[in-house]
Amino acid sequence: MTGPRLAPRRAARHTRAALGLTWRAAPAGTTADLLLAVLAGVAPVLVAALTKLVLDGLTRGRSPGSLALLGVGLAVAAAAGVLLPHLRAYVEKERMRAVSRLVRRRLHDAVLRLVGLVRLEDPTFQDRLQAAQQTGHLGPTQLTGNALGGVQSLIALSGFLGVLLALSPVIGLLVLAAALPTLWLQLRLNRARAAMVLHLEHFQRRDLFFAQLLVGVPAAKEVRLFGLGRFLGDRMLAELHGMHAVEQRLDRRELRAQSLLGLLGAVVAGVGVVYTVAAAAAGRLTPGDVVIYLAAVPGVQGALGSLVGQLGAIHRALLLFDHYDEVVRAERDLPVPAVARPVPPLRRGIELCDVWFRYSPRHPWVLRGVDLFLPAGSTTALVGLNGAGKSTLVKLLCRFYDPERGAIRWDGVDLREFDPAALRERLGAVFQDFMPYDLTAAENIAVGDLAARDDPGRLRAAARQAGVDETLAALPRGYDTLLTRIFYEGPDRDDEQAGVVLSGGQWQRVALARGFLRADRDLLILDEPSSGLDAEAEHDLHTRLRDLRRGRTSLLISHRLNAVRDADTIAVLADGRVAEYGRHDELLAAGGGYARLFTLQARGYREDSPASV
Ligand SMILES: Nc1ncnc2c1ncn2[C@@H]1O[C@H](COP(=O)(O)OP(=O)(O)OP(=O)(O)O)[C@@H](O)[C@H]1O
Repeated sequence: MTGPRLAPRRAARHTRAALGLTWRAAPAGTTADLLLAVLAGVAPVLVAALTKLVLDGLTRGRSPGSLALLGVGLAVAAAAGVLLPHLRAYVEKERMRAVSRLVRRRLHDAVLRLVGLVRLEDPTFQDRLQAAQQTGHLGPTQLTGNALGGVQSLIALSGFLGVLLALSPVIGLLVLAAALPTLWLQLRLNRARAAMVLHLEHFQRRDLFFAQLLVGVPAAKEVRLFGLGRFLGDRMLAELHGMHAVEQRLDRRELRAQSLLGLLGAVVAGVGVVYTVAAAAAGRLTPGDVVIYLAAVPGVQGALGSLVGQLGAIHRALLLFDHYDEVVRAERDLPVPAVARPVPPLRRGIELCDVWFRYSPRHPWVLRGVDLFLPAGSTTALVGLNGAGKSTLVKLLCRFYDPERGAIRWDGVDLREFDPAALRERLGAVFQDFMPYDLTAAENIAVGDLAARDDPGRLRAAARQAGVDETLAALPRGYDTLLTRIFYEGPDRDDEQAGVVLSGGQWQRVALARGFLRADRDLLILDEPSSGLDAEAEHDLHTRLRDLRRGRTSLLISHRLNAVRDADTIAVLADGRVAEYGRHDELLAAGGGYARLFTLQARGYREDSPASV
């Protein structure tokens, strides 16, 4: 694994951005850390220098007063040397927390800027996003931490190197030269480590996926009933093995290289020791010189090693920062006009003109020239077989994607001319794959319109319309009951009643209540709103929806053709196009696909003929 390279200009940009982030997140902590780093760099050199002075003072008979002063200085410098790393570690952790909050917020803002779904469904982008989430804060923190550590090492290095060069320029230069291969190797290893992060991300995401299936509630029933435990566990372990194999290869490479370099350092140090002791024996050096020499060789090697490590870590931090940078700089996935047109209230209707769509060039066409008009103030029903593209059409209406060819027009204006957020403000929707949130019942309805969050009256009215008010009011804590058994809130840890699990149909009604909160919007989209409801509830719901839809623009999708028969118009989607269009009785009379499906379903309800669908 050779690893990615970072062009100098890009590295410089990342450095500025990462340092800027750190400064904005923790200005006081960063200043304090800089001061501490300088002190921490000076302390060991001071200890060595004072030790030499004390020793030489002792052998040369300096006054007890000045020796005592040197002793106090030595004690203070040594104490500082012990305390400063702990202080720095604390300041660094504080800074890391502040940076990670800021980075998380910026990543979150960047993801929210992706107004569509295209990029979120791209596995490569997901890998980057996960890597950015996990390591985004490490870039700035490590960069700053190592830069400050570098300052500390540089001060210590200059001090010790000055001493060494003064005593023996040859040994000084030898020690310095021995560090060069370490620097080169460290940079190579760092590149490989950074490449590994992205490489591992894919393994990690899949590992997490299998682990969650194994321990999570959503898949628990199927895992147990179908006996999937061993199968999923093996898949999870295979991912883990893959991940560990990659890590192990790099660790072994690192072990070989570090051992060789360690040996080289020891040989250089050994030569230095022999030389100094011989020189002292010959009277060319004092005992103090020997002591400072013995401190300086490991001091230089240690400081050089740290410096090299810090440079490497800075390099790695910059490479890691690349993931964060890519995500926060990601272009919008859908074009948003610089000056968007305001979205007017719908007067005439929404027109799909020759709409072609596929999820990506690698995917087949889903829609192949759909022409459809959704007149304002009336209900259009959309029916079709599984996979016909009904939900896809809904996603295009919400502008989660743009058509590849053709256009969707809102009172004649192409949806692409609007700000997607402004467009969505005018839409209400109940999705087929709605989201059950692990939040309270009230919050689960309020997500439909957060403005209603503090308005229990509106929430209850919506729940009443969806036929779920009584159920929610009867929960242990009424609307404040958590609709989950996975989380608890603070004091609820031991309360068995803290969270509840709703039935599928009850959840469906909660999702409907969200939709009812937005019932006053210009277009109401109902994608299979009654799936999961019992027959009585379904009948009741469709009666309510009929009343609600009256005079409003709505798009109703349902496989239960009895529920769509009274829509103002019905469009049948087949082979990526609108194959049939008209009122229920017109379509029945035409004797096409709709008539066939309706007859099949109707037969299913008659006792004398068994259902075939
Ligand atoms: N995010 C996606 N990426 C790639 N293909 C997708 C995606 N979503 C749906 N598809 C494909 O698009 C086609 C149409 O799916 P869609 O969900 O629109 O059908 P539908 O008519 O709503 O079906 P159903 O009645 O089963 O709900 C299917 O072949 C499906 O596999």
